[in-house]
Amino acid sequence: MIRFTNVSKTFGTKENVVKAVQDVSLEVKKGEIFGVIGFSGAGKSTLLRLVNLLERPTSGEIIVNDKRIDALSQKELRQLRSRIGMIFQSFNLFSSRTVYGNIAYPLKLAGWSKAKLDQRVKEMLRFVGLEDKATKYPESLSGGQKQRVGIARALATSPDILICDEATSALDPETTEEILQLLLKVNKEYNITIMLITHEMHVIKRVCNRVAVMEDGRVIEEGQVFNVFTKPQNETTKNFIRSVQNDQLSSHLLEKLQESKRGKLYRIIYKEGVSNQPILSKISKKYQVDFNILYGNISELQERLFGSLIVEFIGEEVEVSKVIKELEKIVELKEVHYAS
Ligand SMILES: Nc1ncnc2c1ncn2[C@@H]1O[C@H](COP(=O)(O)OP(=O)(O)OP(=O)(O)O)[C@@H](O)[C@H]1O
Repeated sequence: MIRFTNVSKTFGTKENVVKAVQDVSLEVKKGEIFGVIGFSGAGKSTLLRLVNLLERPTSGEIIVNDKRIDALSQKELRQLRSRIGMIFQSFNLFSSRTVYGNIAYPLKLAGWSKAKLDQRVKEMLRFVGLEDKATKYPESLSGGQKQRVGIARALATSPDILICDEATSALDPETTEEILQLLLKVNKEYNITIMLITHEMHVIKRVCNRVAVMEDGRVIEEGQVFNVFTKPQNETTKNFIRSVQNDQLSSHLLEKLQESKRGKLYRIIYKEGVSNQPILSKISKKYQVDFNILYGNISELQERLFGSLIVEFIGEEVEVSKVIKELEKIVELKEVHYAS
């Protein structure tokens, strides 16, 4: 659906070159929600803007809907752009037009008849839950409502692809969740392929099927969200994941546990399919070892359970070693050290 092959984009002059995107190859498949995450300046916006040729690549090839886009004529490019909806962090609504007028705008440009246009705008208003706001102007709407209008406008011409430039970054957590749910609905009900960029890992975790991590213009890691979360390869990726897991014990608690000298600490990382089994209580009955659960974070990711526990193992060293051997057969185990 969207394929980048060795794509680079540089800005600036010979003396002052900015390599915004460097040798990126990736594919966004039809029907998926693909996320690109990276810190500010990583090149995400530039990458996204290459999809609809708001930026032209310096080198490499970009295929969208089976067509090499930089070779398109102006007319073909206009047609292609009508197949790609775009939403923005700052909404980019026309302040002088009503909600209805904003959504109708791309349909007017495309020459829709008044009756067909009216029907489509009303359908879009219903889809995003803003039927009662048709005559309002953007200034009277909340951030979440403005983004709903942005989504309705982007979808009005029935595109195949929706590209989202930090669409939830200006919103509070609750409104972010509402907009993410709406994006899931867009993907499911209209079967629209979504490519989004964000600097927030919880956005990736909540809606994406696959993710690419960008740094200094390059894709440094890419894969199924579940795999990237459970086996991150790169330090930057690990940092992003930590930002949503928040699974470190405080140094104060570590000190207290060290003082008590009761046992050893382990992080138990659940593998797929074992999280709902009473592993610890079964093992505790079999061996003379007690478990003190200090932290637990098991959540759902792409319909699979994922997460970890931090557990203090209390018992004789011989028994604890037996427990470790047995546990290692079913979960991943990492010792947590007291000194931080
Ligand atoms: N039109 C431009 N002219 C010159 N440099 C640019 C231009 N657009 C982007 N850049 C530079 O390219 C690099 C990548 O920018 P880009 O906006 O793609 O990153 P980003 O990951 O989206 O960051 P942010 O989230 O802060 O927008 C940055 O160094 C930026 O300053």
